[in-house]
Amino acid sequence: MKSVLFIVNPFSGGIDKSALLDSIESFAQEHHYRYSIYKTTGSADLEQVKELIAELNPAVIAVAGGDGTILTAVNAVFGTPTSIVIIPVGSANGMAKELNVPMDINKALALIESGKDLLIDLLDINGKICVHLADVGLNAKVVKRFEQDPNRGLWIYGKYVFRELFQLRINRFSIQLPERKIRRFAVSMIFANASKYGTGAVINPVGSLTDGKFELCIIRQFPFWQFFVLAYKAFFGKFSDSEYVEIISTSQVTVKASRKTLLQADGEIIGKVSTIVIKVLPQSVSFLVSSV
Ligand SMILES: Nc1ncnc2c1ncn2[C@@H]1O[C@H](COP(=O)(O)OP(=O)(O)OP(=O)(O)O)[C@@H](O)[C@H]1O
Repeated sequence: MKSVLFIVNPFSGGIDKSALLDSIESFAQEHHYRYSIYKTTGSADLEQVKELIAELNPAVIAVAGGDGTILTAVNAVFGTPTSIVIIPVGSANGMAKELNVPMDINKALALIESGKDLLIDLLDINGKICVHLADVGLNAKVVKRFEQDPNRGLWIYGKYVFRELFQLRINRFSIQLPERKIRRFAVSMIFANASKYGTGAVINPVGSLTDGKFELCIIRQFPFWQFFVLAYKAFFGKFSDSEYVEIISTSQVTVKASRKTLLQADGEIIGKVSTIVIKVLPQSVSFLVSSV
């Protein structure tokens, strides 16, 4: 009998999860799974999930939430053969979009049965795991405000992007790559394992979760109106054409900021840092997806 652990974040996406919980129960019973449903609380979730994994030894963990909840699941299964299925009920659903997971809950649930294994890379950022995207500057500040807001959803996120645009600050970064050292002034730097934010903005057109590399996307100071040009380019896969954007592929980097800067990874605030050490962890966790 297949064991499945369901992790449901009641808070993610600002959506009521009663219907989802009913669908999960029916699906699990229909397929005769040995299963458990864990509802996150926002505190000590990782420890609780690890305990449940030890008890249930699941073949699959199905994560109903956004990127923050996926990050908890990835931390819990790292180093084990357990696969992850995403049920996209977050606000932005960045990873779900990156992996082309169906937005329909029943179709996403069906991946537990029919999904194909895709082994993806992870990033180690200052000793913490990042699955999707991390950054400093503009978006990290937006993420902090979003975290503090009791409401969820893309509109709330957009509201804070607009506010932060008026408060862009330039930082000086010293960037040690394996072959060379460079210096850059930037208002934002993205450490991208993946290619796009959950909004659909493709900030790393060359991004791949399986290439053993990640990209540094460096965004120089830009005039306010250029934000709309950058957004347009991002939505049409032309972000790297902008004169304000530089993209560098690497498997490791050490970035030193002249002023402490807020760092976020997968929508969770890590804190204010002046040094960021990143290396890729190739083929580290398996997701069940529609096609590979
Ligand atoms: N029961 C809960 N009440 C309040 N917060 C919670 C609860 N469970 C988890 N959380 C918090 O939810 C956050 C993760 O949310 P998640 O990223 O999954 O959804 P989201 O932010 O709505 O979507 P996305 O990441 O796609 O934008 C974590 O910071 C976690 O602490």
